[in-house]
Amino acid sequence: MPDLFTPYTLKGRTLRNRIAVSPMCQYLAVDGVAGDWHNVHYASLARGGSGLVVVEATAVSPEGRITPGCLGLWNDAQAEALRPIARAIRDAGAVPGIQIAHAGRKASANRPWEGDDHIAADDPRGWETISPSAIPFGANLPKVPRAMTPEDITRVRQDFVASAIRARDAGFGWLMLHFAHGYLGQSFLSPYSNQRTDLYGGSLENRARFLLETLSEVRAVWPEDRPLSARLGMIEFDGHDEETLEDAITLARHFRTLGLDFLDVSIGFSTPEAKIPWGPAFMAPIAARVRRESGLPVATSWYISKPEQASSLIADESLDLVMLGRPFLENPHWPYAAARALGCPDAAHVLPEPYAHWLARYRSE
Ligand SMILES: NC(=O)C1=CN(Cc2ccccc2)CCC1
Repeated sequence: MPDLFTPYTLKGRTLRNRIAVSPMCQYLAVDGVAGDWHNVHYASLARGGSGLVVVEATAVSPEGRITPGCLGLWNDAQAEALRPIARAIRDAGAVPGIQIAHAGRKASANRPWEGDDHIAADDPRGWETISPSAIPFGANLPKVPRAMTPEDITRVRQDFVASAIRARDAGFGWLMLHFAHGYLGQSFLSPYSNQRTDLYGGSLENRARFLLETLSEVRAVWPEDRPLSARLGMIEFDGHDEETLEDAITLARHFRTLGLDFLDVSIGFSTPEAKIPWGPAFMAPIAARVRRESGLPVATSWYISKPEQASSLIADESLDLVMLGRPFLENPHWPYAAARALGCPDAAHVLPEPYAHWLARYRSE
């Protein structure tokens, strides 16, 4: 059995294989509430045969959305709309995951295909953004955020806890805290965005405080038998990579002592000056180093798309799971195509029985 198709057990959940659907914003919610688009989108992904399907960045508060079209989990109506999605993912044989997030200074933006920039100041669709310091990201996101008060910090941390409780009660079996991609969690960690002089800024310990406090308080409400993970931007590709990575690995070790079960290794995107070395599985060696040095199981994403490439990253113990995004937009049945490419004896049964029964005897190509 190819390594990509070996099961993976973490806490009380067993994934049928090492393939995970990476959270991908759809920007099609109304008032943060999931609708028909999301119902079909997530069920069809789960029916494709993945072990884990992670629902897109879901905001812990209205101002935490990236765009007005983002999902939310700050009220019960939103939680109720997500319940059938978690059930559909589970009924399809995958573990239902969800990423909870706050976009910080990157919030109040237009959809990527509608400008990918901050909503104009006089446009009523937009809102005031908050961040550790009143420092804008720049480039297409120039809006200057309001520096958070200690009360803001406490309130947002409580929002993460409340959203985690709603995700738990809605039936999600895997939680991912969004601490990457220049959003709020990342903004506390990065000196680009955090120049506070209080207990939340300055030293690594202070810049990590919001992330550590949030993790600890979410851990206290997230069930012990369900994996608690975080996506962390561990490198910026800004010329200071070794220092950034060493700090991030120190943080990852601290996450582990606070009860984090799994780490998704990503990029900081804290500065528009970054020079990202885009290329096939370019984050995998970094994730493998984090896995070795933090003792946490890891996943990463970014240009992993070929079955052999994905399976070898599991075989050589670089990764515990592979997170795929755009390959799933190309083909929701990617796991089936991968099983066939890797010569799995019963590739068809990666898919549900109504499909598998006929594909098992089908000689396409
Ligand atoms: N919610 C997220 O984490 C998102 C990540 N993205 C990946 C990405 C980030 C930066 C540059 C390119 C792609 C696109 C938009 C939403």
